Amino acid sequence: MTSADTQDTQGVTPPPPPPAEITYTGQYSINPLGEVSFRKLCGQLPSVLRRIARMSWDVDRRAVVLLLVCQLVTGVAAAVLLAAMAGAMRPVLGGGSVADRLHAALPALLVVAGASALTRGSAAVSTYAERRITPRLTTVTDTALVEAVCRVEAAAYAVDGFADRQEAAEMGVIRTHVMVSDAQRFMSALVRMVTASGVLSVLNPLMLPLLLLAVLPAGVGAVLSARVDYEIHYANVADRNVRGMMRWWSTTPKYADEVRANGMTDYLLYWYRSLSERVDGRTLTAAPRTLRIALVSSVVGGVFLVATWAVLAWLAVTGRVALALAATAVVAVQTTLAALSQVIINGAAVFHTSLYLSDMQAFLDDAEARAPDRGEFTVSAPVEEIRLDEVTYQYPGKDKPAVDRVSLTLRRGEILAVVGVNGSGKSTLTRLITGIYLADKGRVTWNGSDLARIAEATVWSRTGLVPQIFAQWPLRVRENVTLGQPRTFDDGEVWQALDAVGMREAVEDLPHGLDTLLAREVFGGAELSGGQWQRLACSRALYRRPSLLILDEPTSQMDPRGEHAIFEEIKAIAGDRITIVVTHRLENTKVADHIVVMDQGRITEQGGYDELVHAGGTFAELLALSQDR
Ligand SMILES: Nc1ncnc2c1ncn2[C@@H]1O[C@H](COP(=O)(O)OP(=O)(O)OP(=O)(O)O)[C@@H](O)[C@H]1O
Repeated sequence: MTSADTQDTQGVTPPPPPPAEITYTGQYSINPLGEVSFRKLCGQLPSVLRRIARMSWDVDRRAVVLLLVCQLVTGVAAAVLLAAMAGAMRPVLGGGSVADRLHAALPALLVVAGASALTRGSAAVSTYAERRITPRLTTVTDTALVEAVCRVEAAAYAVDGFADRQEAAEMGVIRTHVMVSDAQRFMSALVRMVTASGVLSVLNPLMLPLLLLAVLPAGVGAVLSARVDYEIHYANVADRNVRGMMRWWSTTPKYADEVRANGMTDYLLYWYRSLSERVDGRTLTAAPRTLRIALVSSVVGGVFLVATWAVLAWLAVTGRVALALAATAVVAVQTTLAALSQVIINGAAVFHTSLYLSDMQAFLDDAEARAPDRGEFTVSAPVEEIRLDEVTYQYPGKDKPAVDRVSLTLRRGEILAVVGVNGSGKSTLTRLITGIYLADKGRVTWNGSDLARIAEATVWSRTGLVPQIFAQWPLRVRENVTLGQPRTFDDGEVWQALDAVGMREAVEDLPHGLDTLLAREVFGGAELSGGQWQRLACSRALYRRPSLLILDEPTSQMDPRGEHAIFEEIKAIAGDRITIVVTHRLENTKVADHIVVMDQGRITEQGGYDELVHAGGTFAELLALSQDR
């Protein structure tokens, strides 16, 4: 009896383990805020604004021009409003009857009303312009990120922290939703502030520095709070990344059976909650810090504001400024104060955005640096020979190579079978042959040209791959076969590929035949069985009529009829191409002209089926085990 059985009979089971602590280290785990001074970060504001303007300019020039005109109008309107206000105050606070005073102030009051209307109008037009820019900017940024990830060398995915930095970059995309409106509000508040404070300094030069002192603490506070928020965001990146993945795996209908029939729901929810609590825990530690920052900045700012009002009162009481000017100064102080607060709040938001944009840019730059740059050579058909000379490949962070000094020659018309225990390097070998990965050492050549110097797209236009884990694309049946690269204008070849894997009947039974959307989750969509999906994956590769056909465990989910049909087809079409079959079903290697057995990244045996059966090596041992049931 095992210890698990003992615990079970006594009704005692261990508690579920909490989610793993994710503490990745290395050059990418360093919070950039820890390295850069506060002043330097504030100094970045103009360049961030320039960058936002450039990005906006690229998506909608007219809207950007409209925004700039609105800023100008706002500034001029604010100055006119204050000047007219001063003009109106003189008669209002002067002598005569109320009617006479109002009458005298009327022209100036009309200008005040006009300037206010202009301010409101330009705010409305600004919002319109911003709403023209934001959706397109978000789409452009989002698409750039998706494209960058799709285009990197596949080897980048294995680099430590790549996915975490991608998650951090996603935040940059999210920030583009508010980026333009923050920048626009910041700019318009800045313009209003400059004009109002200009008027104020004309009225009395003492007022401005006092006012600045009143608002500056709030500014410092807002930027410090943004810094704390970013620190927390940074600390949570890895947990959020894993939580996002788990959310998808737990809720996608594809794994619903596994989750339910294995009683995983409670554990997954517990796991999800634990991870969320961990994220929340970090976020909550920030609350007292931000409270302290807010309290201190409010108290200091409040003291200076009281001083400002006191100075204004003193100036008016001692007759140093006329009452009319003092009244205008009250309005100017209010306007400047409101504009300054907006400058600070939106400046902090822009600053906050700049942190996420930097992450996004850093990721995009990194992805660009990792994009393939293999040269301009092309491969012409037919591919007569693929050669591997002492090829070695080691995954980042691994201490030994997955493929170790492998030499092999593949010729057109031949079928090669690759067998070996789990983790022996079979799939990695196929990735090296197709050029998905480039060899660390040694060379892979197609018709004598080194893969490292051939433009990858020309290679991949001649390959067809059925991977072990293949995608079940939420596309129509037709596109699931053609993968969006139709060979002809009609469906003749699509049906041919479906016939080859015995799928005609199943597709004809679908509600819309080739037009049926293969996504059960979508209204009107349909779902295939596991084996049918695998047949479809094989039909894709066959449809491409590739020079190199690679099938990695192509029939693991198929019934014997399907498996038989596929191997018959492989034999029938083998003459025109190089075919590689990776399989654990050793019986299937009978179709191969040549078999290689891999172990720990090396080829340990090779030859024909009969030769290997009688060689008494790993192949014979694995075959005997597969028959010993
Ligand atoms: N993306 C990856 N990142 C890091 N290591 C990897 C990656 N893919 C495979 N490996 C490692 O490389 C080695 C060879 O893996 P590979 O998938 O090539 O084996 P395989 O022979 O195809 O195994 P199987 O029969 O289980 O499919 C294994 O040790 C595996 O852990």
